[in-house]
Amino acid sequence: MSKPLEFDICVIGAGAAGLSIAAGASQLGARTALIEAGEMGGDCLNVGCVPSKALLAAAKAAHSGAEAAKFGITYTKPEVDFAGVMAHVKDVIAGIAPVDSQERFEGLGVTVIREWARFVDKDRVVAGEQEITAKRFVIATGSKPMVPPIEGLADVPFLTNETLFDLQEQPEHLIVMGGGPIGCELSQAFARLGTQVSIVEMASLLPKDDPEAADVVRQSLRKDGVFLHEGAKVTRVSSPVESPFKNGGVTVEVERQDGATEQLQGSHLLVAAGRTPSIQGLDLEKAGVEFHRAGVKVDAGLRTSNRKIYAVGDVAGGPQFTHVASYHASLFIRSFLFRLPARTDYSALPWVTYSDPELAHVGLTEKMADDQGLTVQVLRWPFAENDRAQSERQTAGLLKAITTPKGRILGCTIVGAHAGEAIYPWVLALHKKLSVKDMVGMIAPYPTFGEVTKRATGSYYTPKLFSERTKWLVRLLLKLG
Ligand SMILES: Cc1cc2nc3c(=O)[nH]c(=O)nc-3n(C[C@H](O)[C@H](O)[C@H](O)COP(=O)(O)OP(=O)(O)OC[C@H]3O[C@@H](n4cnc5c(N)ncnc54)[C@H](O)[C@@H]3O)c2cc1C
Ligand SMILES: NC(=O)c1ccc[n+]([C@@H]2O[C@H](COP(=O)([O-])OP(=O)(O)OC[C@H]3O[C@@H](n4cnc5c(N)ncnc54)[C@H](O)[C@@H]3O)[C@@H](O)[C@H]2O)c1
Repeated sequence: MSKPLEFDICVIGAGAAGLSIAAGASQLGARTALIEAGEMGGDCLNVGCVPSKALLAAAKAAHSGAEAAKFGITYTKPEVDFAGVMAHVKDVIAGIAPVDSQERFEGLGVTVIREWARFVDKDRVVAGEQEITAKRFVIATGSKPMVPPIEGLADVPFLTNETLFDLQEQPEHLIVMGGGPIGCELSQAFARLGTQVSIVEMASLLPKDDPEAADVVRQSLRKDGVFLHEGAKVTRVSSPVESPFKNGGVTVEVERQDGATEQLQGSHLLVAAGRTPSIQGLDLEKAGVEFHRAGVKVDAGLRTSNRKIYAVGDVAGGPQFTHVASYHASLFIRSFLFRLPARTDYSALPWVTYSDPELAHVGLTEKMADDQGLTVQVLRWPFAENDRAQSERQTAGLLKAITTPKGRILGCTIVGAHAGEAIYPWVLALHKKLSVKDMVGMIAPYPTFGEVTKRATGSYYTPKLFSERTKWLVRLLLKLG
């Protein structure tokens, strides 16, 4: 073992969370080490957000011919060169990779160590043959696909987000276990590229989102030809004796909520059934760091049970998004480098599922408000009443905002074209604790999809504005001349 290296901050994991901390800390003059056992950039760049959105973009291109028919334009059926699509996905990753690269971080003054890290005691980490001490350690080791203990699953080949983007041959029939954001996004992408897709979801599609909004995504997936098995759980998986698929395929046994069972035959199985924290092999016990099934236990300041060690990003067991990883990084910098108070607050945390149409959310849903016993008002505006949506033939969707009776904004869900962009003013509204009256007076450019915000907030005042009382007042004023 070589002489220990000493740092102010030692970050384990070079994903979205670890990279943001290392970049910020080194530029602020802290001696920073960054340890990464796998690819620089972690899940988001290599097997998560970036490849999934690149695949969705290719799928959108494949689908554009079908969409064009609405405008009186006919394309011949698209030919999908699957290897070409996957080369595009890899090319997008390669285009972004330099920003997350070892060279860039070394250029920023970070000591990058490409080894597996583990704790040896409360103050020391070993990475390969190198011992490291630091004023603070940050666990930013992310998460991995959760593979449920389902009979037969370990004995058949299956895909996860870690292997899917390496496919070179297009699956004939992809069975997707899990109808969360990963399941929905990837199912739509493969369906539009010409694969037959079946989703098996034991609850309902996108169960964390507003059901009315999730239903718009459900209808769109159905239109794309995706077979949906909701309220159906995968209970057994096996290799079929005989199969119509050239790779041998897979048999998936499904149990419905009423107890009925069914067998599905597919060429490939994608497991998208949730995530598990990457804590194996870190020897957290030796560092006195407590953890549970969801991840490393942290307080509101992201400190673990060892006050010198923080946990950030997916491994911290909270919401699992790249923007949360960056938010955690900023809180760590604030807390350790500036000694300022830093507490996680997810009340204005947005998320977007990049299906077509997109589903974007921030704050409370109607159900969350109901569960909290809050009396709320629901403001809604359908995309069908938006002129831009009509012109572009993208009328599926709605905006649904949740306010207090006095108009304070508590949450918003938008499902529809460009919902991920249209949610921005609502994120600001939640962040700044705004009311409907703060938003309603703004002039919205016409015709934009974003006008749904203006119309929904306007609807809060409609009953008062066109009431008998207001009419009486207007008549009175008119009499004055
Ligand atoms: C298919 C998919 C699509 C997604 N799409 C989106 C999206 O559109 N938008 C969004 O906001 N989020 C999305 N996410 C979630 C997002 O990818 C994660 O929230 C984010 O990557 C978490 O970042 P992280 O830094 O916490 O962890 P990771 O990115 O997982 O990075 C952790 C790193 O730590 C390394 N590591 C682990 N253990 C050790 C060790 N002992 N020693 C050294 N290194 C170690 C790993 O190799 C890894 O590189 C998606 C996820 C998936 C799977
Ligand atoms: N656009 C985005 O921001 C985006 C995209 C993809 C992933 N992510 C992140 O990654 C996380 C993980 O995504 P995910 O979709 O894997 O997880 P998830 O936990 O959101 O969804 C998994 C789904 O699998 C179902 N399931 C589990 N076991 C099952 C079984 N045996 N049979 C049938 N269904 C089963 C669950 O009911 C659940 O709905 C997300 O929560 C999100 O934080 C974000």
